[in-house]
Amino acid sequence: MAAAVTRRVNALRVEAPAADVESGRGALQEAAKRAVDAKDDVWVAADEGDTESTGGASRPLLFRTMKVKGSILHPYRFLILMRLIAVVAFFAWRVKHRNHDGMWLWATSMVADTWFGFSWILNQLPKLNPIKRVPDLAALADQYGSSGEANLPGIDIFVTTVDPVDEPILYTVNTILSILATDYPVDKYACYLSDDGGTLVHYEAMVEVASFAALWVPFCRKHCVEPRSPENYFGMKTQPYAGSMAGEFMRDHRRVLREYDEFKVRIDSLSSTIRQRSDAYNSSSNKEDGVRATWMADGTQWPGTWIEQAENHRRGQHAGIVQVILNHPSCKPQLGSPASTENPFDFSNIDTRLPMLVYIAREKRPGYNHQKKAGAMNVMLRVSALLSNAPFVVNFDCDHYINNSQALRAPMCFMLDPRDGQNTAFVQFPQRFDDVDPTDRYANHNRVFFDGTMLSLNGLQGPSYLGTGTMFRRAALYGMEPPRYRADNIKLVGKADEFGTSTSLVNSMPDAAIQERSITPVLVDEGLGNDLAALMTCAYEDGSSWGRDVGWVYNIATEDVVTGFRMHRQGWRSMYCSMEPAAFRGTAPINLTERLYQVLRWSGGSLEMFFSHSNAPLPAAGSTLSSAWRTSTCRRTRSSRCSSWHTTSSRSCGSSPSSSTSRGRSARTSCTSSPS
Ligand SMILES: O=c1ccn([C@@H]2O[C@H](COP(=O)(O)OP(=O)(O)O[C@H]3O[C@H](CO)[C@@H](O)[C@H](O)[C@H]3O)[C@@H](O)[C@H]2O)c(=O)[nH]1
Ligand SMILES: [Mn+2]
Repeated sequence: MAAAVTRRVNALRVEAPAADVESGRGALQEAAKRAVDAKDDVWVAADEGDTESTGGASRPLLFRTMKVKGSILHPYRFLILMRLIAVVAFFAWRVKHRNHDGMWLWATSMVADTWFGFSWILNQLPKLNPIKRVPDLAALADQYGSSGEANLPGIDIFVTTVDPVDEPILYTVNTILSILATDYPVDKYACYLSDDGGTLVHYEAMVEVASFAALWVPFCRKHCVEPRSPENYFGMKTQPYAGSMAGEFMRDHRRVLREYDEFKVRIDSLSSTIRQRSDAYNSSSNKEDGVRATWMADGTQWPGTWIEQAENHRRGQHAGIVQVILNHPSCKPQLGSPASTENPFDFSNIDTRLPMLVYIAREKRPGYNHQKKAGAMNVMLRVSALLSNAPFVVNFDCDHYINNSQALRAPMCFMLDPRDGQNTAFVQFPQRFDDVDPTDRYANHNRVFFDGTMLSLNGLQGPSYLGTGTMFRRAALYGMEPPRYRADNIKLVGKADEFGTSTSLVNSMPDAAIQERSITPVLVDEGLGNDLAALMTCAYEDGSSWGRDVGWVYNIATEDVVTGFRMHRQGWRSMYCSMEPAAFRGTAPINLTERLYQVLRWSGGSLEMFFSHSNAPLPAAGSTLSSAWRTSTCRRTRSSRCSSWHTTSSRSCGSSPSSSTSRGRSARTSCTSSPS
């Protein structure tokens, strides 16, 4: 097992001095042990044994389940019971003591109190049994470690962005760099950027990213850099060294930092470079029509939005674009070259391959409802099906980067676990944020929600999907039922209409469920180009089930939560996965206006959900939900993400009698340790 653990860490570093391997192995075993025995004052292991027997063969368990210690949980439950009795007694007293002078006042306050009481009960029920699940990365490495981890399943990573100014492009490039450099077999994943603005700036930034990644990624692998988003790495006050080549580190570090600064200057100047280039082309080309195009570096017109608005190239009016910036790598490691006069970096023992990187801007036409992020995600789901078709899909907003390079392995522990792995539709990570002021005055960290409510739901059918930092099973996104409820493997006969007119897409679906499939390099020839273009058109989804029973759900502000509900309704389960250091980190609104707008959008979406057919507790919502999950979800349809918001702006989005008492606690602790 120890060998496998070390192999995992050194997977990308082909050779390392024996002494370093030994010390690295020790540290890793220690870390793995800590993760597995993550006992503290609050949590105790709930499962026994290391293996699960299925069909005569025994397979190792890939995660550990922890529950709250009885000595904490029982008094907590008793307290809830006491409070329940007090609340009921209070109601009885109110009913008996009517205020006859002001009946309407009495009635109004009764209605309000009933609502709050109901909401409090819904809030408490799931919290009676919080569950934490700890991924066992060492066990995963043991099982999938041999033969160069070739057996780990493929992952398609989707990043969405819209505007290079509102969503600063520096964040987006760092997100992409953190993905390209992450520690997952490089021929087993692909990264897609969806640019809803269709601007040349984003495309050229990705070309710059691909060229800087040729340096950044081997550097990260050589020196085990964490985190692998350069802005955050270089921004750290101290950078503890975890690699085994300390002698070369300082020199490499200095050089990479210099290259990164130059890279940033190039990214910053992209808008003006593109403008200058386009002006030069526009004035030199003998144009009769007077159209002022936006020109790519290779002298062709950019098919997306133009700097100056022109027919068919306006914002919200352009053809679909797919550009494979880095093609899928071969499955054999390619070692870099030793240091030389032109190249000061010694990458001779380092695998320098980069994963696939694809730029997508879907077609935009006036008069269509493009369905914001959900629409963009659905286009990426279809386009990636023809390019890499990985069985798993990870979703990030452009301002969330991979903070822990093991982050893509952790959800695999849940997806591949012999117990209920195949019925798990998605694994949700908590959202962690940088740059929040130390007092967290706008409750951006949302601790009660991420470290209380989500752990509680984890004890039932699983947490809700929260929009970013989530790994999905592609089959679940296609609206398939979980294996435990579907008789044969994947039924496509007679379902083609649901997925639109593309036969290539429908034909790719059975493959999407095969975890062992390897991804191969693509050649975008005319045939494939036409197929891709068709999948990106605005009209593709007309008359199909996209946005309802297939893909991300439309017409609701909180498309993410509803998309998760649909899967739970079908009987899928989900898992909550938090790890240290945090798997992903992002940016949160740091001023009040933006934060209020965000909370308003979520609360609006939640109310909309409460009154829609997506409300899980309603009978229409299907029969595969556990009743406790229904109840808890019912509460969340009213206040999906606002629980910690109670603590600062009391009752702004659905509150409970306990909100005033939870205030002190949420401010003080991270709450993982105590059900609030
Ligand atoms: O037309 C659009 C609009 C938005 N986005 C992307 O969608 C993401 C989320 O949008 P944002 O406006 O940043 O919303 P937030 O409130 O920050 O996001 C939270 O809330 C959303 C609604 O519930 C979820 O979709 C997000 O994943 C979740 O992080 C960003 O990456 C955007 O680039 C698009 O791709 N196309
Ligand atoms: Mn955002």
